Amino acid sequence: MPPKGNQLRSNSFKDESRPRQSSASRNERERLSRPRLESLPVFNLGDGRIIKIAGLLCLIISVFFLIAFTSYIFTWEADQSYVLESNGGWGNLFKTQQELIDNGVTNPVVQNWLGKLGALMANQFMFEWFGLASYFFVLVFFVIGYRLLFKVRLFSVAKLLGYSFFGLIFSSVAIGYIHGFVNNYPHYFEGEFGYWSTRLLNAQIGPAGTGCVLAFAALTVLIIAYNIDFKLPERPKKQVRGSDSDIIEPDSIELEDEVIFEPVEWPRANNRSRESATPAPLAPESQERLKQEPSFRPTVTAPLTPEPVLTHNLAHAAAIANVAKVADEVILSPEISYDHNEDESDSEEVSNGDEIPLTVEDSRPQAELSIEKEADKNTNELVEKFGMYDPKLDLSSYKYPTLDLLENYGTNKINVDATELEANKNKIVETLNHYNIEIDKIKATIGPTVTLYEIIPAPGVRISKIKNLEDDIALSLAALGIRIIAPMPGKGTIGIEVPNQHPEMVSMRSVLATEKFQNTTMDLPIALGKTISNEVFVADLAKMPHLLVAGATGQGKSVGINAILVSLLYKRHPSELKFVMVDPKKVELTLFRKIERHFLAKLPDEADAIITDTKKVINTLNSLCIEMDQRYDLLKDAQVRNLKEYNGKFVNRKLNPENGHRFLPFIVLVVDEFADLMMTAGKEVEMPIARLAQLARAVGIHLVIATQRPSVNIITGTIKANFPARLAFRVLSKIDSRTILDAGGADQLIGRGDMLLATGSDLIRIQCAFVDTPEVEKISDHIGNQRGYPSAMLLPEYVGEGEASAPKDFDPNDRDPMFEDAARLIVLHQQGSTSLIQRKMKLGYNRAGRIIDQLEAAGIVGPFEGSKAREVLYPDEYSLERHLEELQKSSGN
Ligand SMILES: Nc1ncnc2c1ncn2[C@@H]1O[C@H](COP(=O)(O)OP(=O)(O)OP(=O)(O)O)[C@@H](O)[C@H]1O
Repeated sequence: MPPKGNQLRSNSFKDESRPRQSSASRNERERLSRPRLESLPVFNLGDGRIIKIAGLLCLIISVFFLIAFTSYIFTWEADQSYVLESNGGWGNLFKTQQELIDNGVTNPVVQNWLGKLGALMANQFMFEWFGLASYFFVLVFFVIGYRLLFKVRLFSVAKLLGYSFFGLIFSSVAIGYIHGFVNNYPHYFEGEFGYWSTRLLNAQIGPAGTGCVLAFAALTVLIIAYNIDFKLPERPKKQVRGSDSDIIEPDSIELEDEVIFEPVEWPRANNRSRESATPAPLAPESQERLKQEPSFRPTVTAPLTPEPVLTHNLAHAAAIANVAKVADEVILSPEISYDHNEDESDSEEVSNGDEIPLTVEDSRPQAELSIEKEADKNTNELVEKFGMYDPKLDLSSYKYPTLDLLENYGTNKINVDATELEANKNKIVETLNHYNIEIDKIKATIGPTVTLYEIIPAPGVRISKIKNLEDDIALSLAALGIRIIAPMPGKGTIGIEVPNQHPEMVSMRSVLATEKFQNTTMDLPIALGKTISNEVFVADLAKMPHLLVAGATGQGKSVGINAILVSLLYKRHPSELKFVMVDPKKVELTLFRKIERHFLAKLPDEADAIITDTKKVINTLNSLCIEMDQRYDLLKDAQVRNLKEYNGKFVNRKLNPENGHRFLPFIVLVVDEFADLMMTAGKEVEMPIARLAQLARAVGIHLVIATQRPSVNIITGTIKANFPARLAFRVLSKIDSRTILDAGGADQLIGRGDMLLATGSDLIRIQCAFVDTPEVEKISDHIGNQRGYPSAMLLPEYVGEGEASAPKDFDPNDRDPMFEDAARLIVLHQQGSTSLIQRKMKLGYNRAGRIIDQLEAAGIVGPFEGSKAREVLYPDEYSLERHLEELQKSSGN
């Protein structure tokens, strides 16, 4: 017999008696035998083609039967003489007309729509076998064919076969039984099978007995299939109240008892029924779907009813919770595990069962969807009419700074030669050997300023022993700035960072020119420099979300801040980003003065956008807190959680500017010398900074705070707790390093832009990108020389405690036309807020602000109270009207 398919590779073909061959010769033999195997026509059932052909065949058979059987009903009499067994039967299929006539066939031209084969086939099935019940074959072939061809399961095949078999026998016998009472219908109704079976049964148990047997069979199948209920006529029963005050129909309570008798086939259905508590009228389509599973009905009715879905009442919530609970239990129920052992019919029950909670899930969002659609319609119309809101449109001709404004320092090549590496390696190994520490392996990674030597110590060496040798290794290498990382996080090694003899300067240009920065999708990308493995390091300030920078004087802090600012200027449009700059040293950030009308934000009556005066810093910080609160109000009103979602909605014109909504740019507060502020203003500065650091992240306000003196009275616990991202340049003591990073290391840096970035648990050593003052100047000029906004972005007004007492001068003749209406509105709502005037009277922020100032001057509202609404000084409209009359009179005079 020729070998077939996979059998060739099976072990049975191995000749165990023969000595084992070497694997090489075995491979050779397999190689030689392979082409022969592949040339065999292997029909793999899993391939899918055979299945499709089989499916198609089944469908065709089904259609063939349908046409042949149906035709037979109309043509059986005409074809009778052709198909009769006595006239030749199936043997007539290939006979000529003459032969047929010779055989006694009176009508040799067959009338069946499917010709001779159709006539013979239909006669066989309907007359000789099962009569009209033969249509079950049509159904079976159709379902199987459909499933194989389209891979869609109409019914469970196993169930279908079972029920069809029963239907075939039962229908045939039942029709035969009826034939006993009604004589005038043809024999093909019940077929030979039905006819003889009935006669046999009648002879044994009489017609009444046969009727009982048939009734028993029918009811048995109905119970198996649908678990039908047998109920006596109901007595009127009282309604019972459920625990969650939902009305429970008595039926559902009875059902708890019923389920005990349910077949094991639907264990999950039983669970459901027991949990059911909130029946309600059933939606027609649901009824249709659930007809096959009457026992499920009480559970699913409540959530499927459309009405509670829309009203979202308590009962509905309880119903949903119930169903969710049931669904969970069903999934978790250990009872269902036996399903796997059964045929697919069970799994279908499972899937049917799952449909029910799914329907509930579907119905909930539907209600929301319709609301959304309504809102969407308006928005879509707006978007169609005006297009999406483009925040950049005001400065559409704005040109981003180009890379050629930056210098290319250094060679961008690393100057560490093999001898330096070898020498350092030998010194490390020698030093460690000197202290009896053996090394398995050593590996060097060369960075721009330092080279990392990673050591794998021999088994049994204590890590603390190596860590303690830090100074000794530094001494033997005769180098400053050695840092030992034991163990390296995420690696099973110990790292020793050794400064390079010729450190490479990392120019800002080389960092910004990389794909990593150019193609970044970060909101606020800051290119800090290069890591120890010479990779460009780009972080997202929006995710940090605030940055604390510390370092002793002259270690590269100002350059670092410039690098951060320059990165942001290269990536963001003036409409997307605003800086609030605080520079107590007065010289560090002055270069950015030129970009005031593009990128800076300031207090309304400030002349200079870069704040140098401590008093003004306090006002600015408090003003930022007000801006933050206002932004939160806007976010709340827009029902979004962060700035990105808010701006997304605004751009899609889902938020109405007339209701005070506006595009919100990111705001980055940069403080260059925080220690100075803390020394002069202390708590007054610390509190708003801490508030901003705690809350401002979601509304797009981020802080970059730098200090020379990282002592605990400057970087207090409150501040530290809210700045997870900290950047340390070289500091002078270990204590300072601990204050800023919560770990040592910053004291061992080598300065000149060598820094450690702590982001939560990670500590990354980075060589800061260098950007010199002339470059910053060029960038500022490039931006400043372009068309900008009329002024810097104006922050909300904040009046300090001392300044608040004196009311502003108010010219009664220069009142806003809406002044009186605004006064009435404020008194009616008893809420002195600018945003109320803005929203209700549909005014812009500035005009509303002016009106509120006028109201304050007219003594209608109290002074500004930070983020709180102003006090309203008139309790009712009557007293207000009298006051307004007086005002009018006095202005008339
Ligand atoms: N990333 C860098 N690469 C190379 N050299 C740098 C780098 N950063 C700083 N330097 C060098 O260090 C000097 C001092 O840097 P910088 O002015 O930023 O220090 P600082 O910490 O801001 O000092 P201060 O606090 O006194 O203002 C620079 O003039 C420059 O020569």
